[in-house]
Amino acid sequence: MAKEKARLKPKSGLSKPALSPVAGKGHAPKRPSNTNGDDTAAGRGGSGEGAIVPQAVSRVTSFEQMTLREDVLRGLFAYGYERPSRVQSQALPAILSGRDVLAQAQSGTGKTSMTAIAAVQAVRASSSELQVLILSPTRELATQTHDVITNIGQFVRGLRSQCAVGGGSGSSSKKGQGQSKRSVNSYAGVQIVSATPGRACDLLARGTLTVRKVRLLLVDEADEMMTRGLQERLYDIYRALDSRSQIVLVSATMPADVLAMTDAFTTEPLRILVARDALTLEGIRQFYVDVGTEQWKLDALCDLYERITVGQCVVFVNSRKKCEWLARQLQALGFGVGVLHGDMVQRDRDEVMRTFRAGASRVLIATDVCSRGIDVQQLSLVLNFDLPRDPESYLHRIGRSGRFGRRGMAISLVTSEERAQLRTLETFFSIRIPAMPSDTLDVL
Ligand SMILES: Nc1ncnc2c1ncn2[C@@H]1O[C@H](COP(=O)(O)OP(=O)(O)OP(=O)(O)O)[C@@H](O)[C@H]1O
Repeated sequence: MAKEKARLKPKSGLSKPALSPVAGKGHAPKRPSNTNGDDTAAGRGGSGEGAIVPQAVSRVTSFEQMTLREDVLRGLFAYGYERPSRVQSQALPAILSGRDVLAQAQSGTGKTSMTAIAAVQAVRASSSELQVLILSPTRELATQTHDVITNIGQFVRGLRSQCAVGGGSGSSSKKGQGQSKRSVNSYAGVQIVSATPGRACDLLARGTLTVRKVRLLLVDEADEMMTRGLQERLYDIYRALDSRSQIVLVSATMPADVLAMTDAFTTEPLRILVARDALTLEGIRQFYVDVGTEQWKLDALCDLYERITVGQCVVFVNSRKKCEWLARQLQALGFGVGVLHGDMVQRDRDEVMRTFRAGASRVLIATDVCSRGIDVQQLSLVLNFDLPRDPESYLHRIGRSGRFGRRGMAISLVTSEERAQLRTLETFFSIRIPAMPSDTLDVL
């Protein structure tokens, strides 16, 4: 297996990556991880099945027992983190020891925060080189991670962290380009960068960002980053790294095909995986409302909207067009809503997130740009106006509520035709999603 991988590895670090799990990093191939059970935590191969034999992973149950610096510990405690969550207690010691790690855990259990802790700890304040790169699939998540780093690193003297996300209505817009130029020199002396892959590649190509001294690459929402349009960019960044740099991949979902790909990025990683039927959180109650046909969804939503009295809510739709349409309908009916989708200019996206996080707006209509990683603690209700296209997205969407042990609720509006899709979700996660009882919202 190792031989075959070496043979398939592109010869030079500069050659184009193969879009398969065979590309090597820098000038050295990654050794395949041990998939016969060593180091593997509970699970049946992540969201996939079968491949991984369950085995216990040791846990360090207090931050003080980890090899964290005093200034990092102070930051953690000041930020309100008293003890590590389960995934933190399993994965963080390995990350701190310099080992590659693949960590899967339920949504809202502290994975992103763990990457922030690891990033702050990894920095040598005496060096002004870029040492840690964190990649996230959306600008909002990259920004959020940067904010957590700033908080946790508040006592680390000389720490310089920066967020690198595209601007304007897309990377090709004039506005976006203008913003890029303005920020050209702002990465000098920065030790941690939290970026989207597109922006990171752009900065690398311009020579604004140099990653040769990066010792730690943290990839949040790793499965998303290894699929769709992001995969190639991730490879490009990865291949620019020094071959000795440490790689950490985290996500709540890890489909089997993506799990197989992680071998190309990691060397004998500690793999912490969760079986599919253990991925949904008990604290998030899930229901569906049978609306019959699509045209009744709006009425059903208005009815729910009037009854939501506590907390905040995200309404997910499947397209940008539908997002705008739904917001217009609700606004015309006098309901105040925020809107978030990927076609909006960055300034508007920032403003929408800012007001939503501050609690100034209670209902957000969003596409899946908001489904992963976004952490708003008062968000207690997720509404699927459209059912998501894949089971992983369902899990990420509902995980916007019920953060870190809080209670949450997820309600899906389904037409008669969509009932089969709902059943597929139930089978996939081994759960039952019952019809919503009439008094449900009162308990939110
Ligand atoms: N050890 C801790 N103690 C207290 N709160 C924590 C701790 N770790 C994380 N949190 C908080 O829990 C919430 C969820 O954390 P985080 O966003 O890191 O979860 P996640 O697993 O990355 O979620 P997702 O799967 O949605 O990306 C955040 O508000 C975070 O500040």
